[in-house]
Amino acid sequence: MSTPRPTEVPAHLREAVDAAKERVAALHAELPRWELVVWTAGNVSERVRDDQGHDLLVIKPSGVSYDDITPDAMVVCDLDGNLVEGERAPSSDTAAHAYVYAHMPEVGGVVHTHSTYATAWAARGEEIPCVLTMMADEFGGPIPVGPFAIIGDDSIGRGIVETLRGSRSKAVLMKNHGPFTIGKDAKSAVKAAVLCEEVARAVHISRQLGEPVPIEQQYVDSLYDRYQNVYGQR
Ligand SMILES: O=C(CO)[C@@H](O)[C@@H](O)COP(=O)(O)O
Repeated sequence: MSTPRPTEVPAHLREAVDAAKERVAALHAELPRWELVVWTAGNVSERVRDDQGHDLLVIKPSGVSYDDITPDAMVVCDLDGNLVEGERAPSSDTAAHAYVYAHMPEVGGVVHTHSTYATAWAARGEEIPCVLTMMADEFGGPIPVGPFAIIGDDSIGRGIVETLRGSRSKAVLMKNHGPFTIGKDAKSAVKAAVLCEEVARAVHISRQLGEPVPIEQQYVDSLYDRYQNVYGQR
């Protein structure tokens, strides 16, 4: 069955889209709060879909200050990046977000930032080694590097998918660009972006005084399993 290409939000998805707009608008405030962005250099999206093949994403409008991002300012696109609802042009990274959703059905949220320490690792094209229990917990191993890709088509999205498909990592450092993170929803993708920057900073600082010590794979696996399946309130 071909995927319907809605020219407007289907009535039965109205409530879900409006709820996603509320969440995604609020989550954009987390980017400056955790010092992951300067100016407007970051974006968050969340997927809204049904069992009839409708598959949409809610994302911020391009270049709009985080102070001005409200639920009503959010835009809705289909997975070809076509604007379905909204007054303004969608984020310039919409094609990347859409490609990830189209090729990774388990992903419900995508975040992109230029957070300083993670971007510094991306500038070297170097993965962040798994030397902290927080990395094992959240990323299940090292944070990998994705290929250099120019914004404007689906090459960034393709690089994200090629790198993360089959990986436990929720973050990828796109070479010479910066981090993209994924999650089951937008909030978990924002969390991954926050923790990605935190471990990028900690490992950077550690390496200034010596060589960080990798964690044995058996412990990476057990830490990841605990954190993903036991940690917190179940
Ligand atoms: O890195 C870039 C542009 O090169 C974008 O991610 C960043 O400027 C955010 O753009 P948007 O405001 O989301 O269009």
